[in-house]
Amino acid sequence: MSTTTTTSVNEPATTSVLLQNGKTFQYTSNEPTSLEQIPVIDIACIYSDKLEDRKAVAEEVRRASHDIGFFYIVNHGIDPSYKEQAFEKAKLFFELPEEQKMEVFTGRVPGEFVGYHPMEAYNRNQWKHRDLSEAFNLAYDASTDPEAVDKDEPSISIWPSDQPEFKQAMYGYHTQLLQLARRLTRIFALALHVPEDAFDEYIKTPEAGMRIIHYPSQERSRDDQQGIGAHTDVECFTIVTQDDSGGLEVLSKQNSWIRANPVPGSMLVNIADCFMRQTNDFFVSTVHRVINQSGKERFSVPFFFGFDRSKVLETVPTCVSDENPAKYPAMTAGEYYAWRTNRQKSDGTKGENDASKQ
Ligand SMILES: O=C(O)CCC(=O)C(=O)O
Ligand SMILES: [Fe+2]
Repeated sequence: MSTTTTTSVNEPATTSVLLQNGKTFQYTSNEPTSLEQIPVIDIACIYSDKLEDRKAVAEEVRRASHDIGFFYIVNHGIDPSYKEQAFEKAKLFFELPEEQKMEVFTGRVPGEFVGYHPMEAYNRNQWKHRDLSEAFNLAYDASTDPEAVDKDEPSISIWPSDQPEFKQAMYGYHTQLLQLARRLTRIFALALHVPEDAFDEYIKTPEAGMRIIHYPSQERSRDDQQGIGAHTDVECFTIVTQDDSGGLEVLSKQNSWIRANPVPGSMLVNIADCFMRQTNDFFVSTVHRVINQSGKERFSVPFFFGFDRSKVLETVPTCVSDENPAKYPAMTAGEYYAWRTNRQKSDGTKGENDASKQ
């Protein structure tokens, strides 16, 4: 539930919002600004054979992940035709009659974030009107992973039986993002000053969900409705592909909203909650939301990447010391995801803070 409180006679009112991860945040104005910039990182050198080149990118990633938790990547190496195909086929799916989309309703798979989430299914911040978006989520599928440990391991995803091109286009792009995410995980390891392969064994069968979201342009005031309410992501990091509509906003450390304007050819990377826990808060999982007032439909594809469910989320050794002991109890990635998925699916801002899981 969001509440507005006046802090003192001279200070502006702040709004306080409880998030699904049990934490709260404040902001002073609901209007976004472009005053602060999200860094743009040229990652061409992640493909370099020279460790020094990869380390140079890693240092930029380290700064951005610590300072703001969001950065654009350019020269990422993925051919734009994959995203174009994914957007094109997903638009056709969203145009289907509601009854047909509901055949793959997410409610059919309790405890998992897959399938179709209807328009206005959630109200993440208990705003006056429910979040104006619909989405389709797919999970990791070993049969589409060139590096799969066991290609026959079944996926938990559900698909409409008569839309083979939709599935094909989504996994076409997913496979590209999966390979990029594994490479970026090595860059994150260098960024944390641990060996480049330190996380390799945790992402052989990764958590690698992807969603395509459709946001109609909203007529209502930004004080009454959002496309997707303020939240933090769950896994290690997210790679977001957005179209040219704009509308994604990121909360600055000064508690104001910054526009993450589309940058041609780029994708956005943001740190999510597991990485924040694992780095003892050195990397920041930044609150973000989408409000589409562009006058046209907006589509985006977030790709959520994290550790294998069976692995324990331990604190990275370079992020703890006698003066800075580990803040979070260790638990498996799977336990953490299950807790968050259940809260998201039940609009989970209700209920008490659960400090053991934060
Ligand atoms: O649509 C976007 O740009 C971001 C969506 C998002 O933050 C999410 O699905 O977690
Ligand atoms: Fe997000």
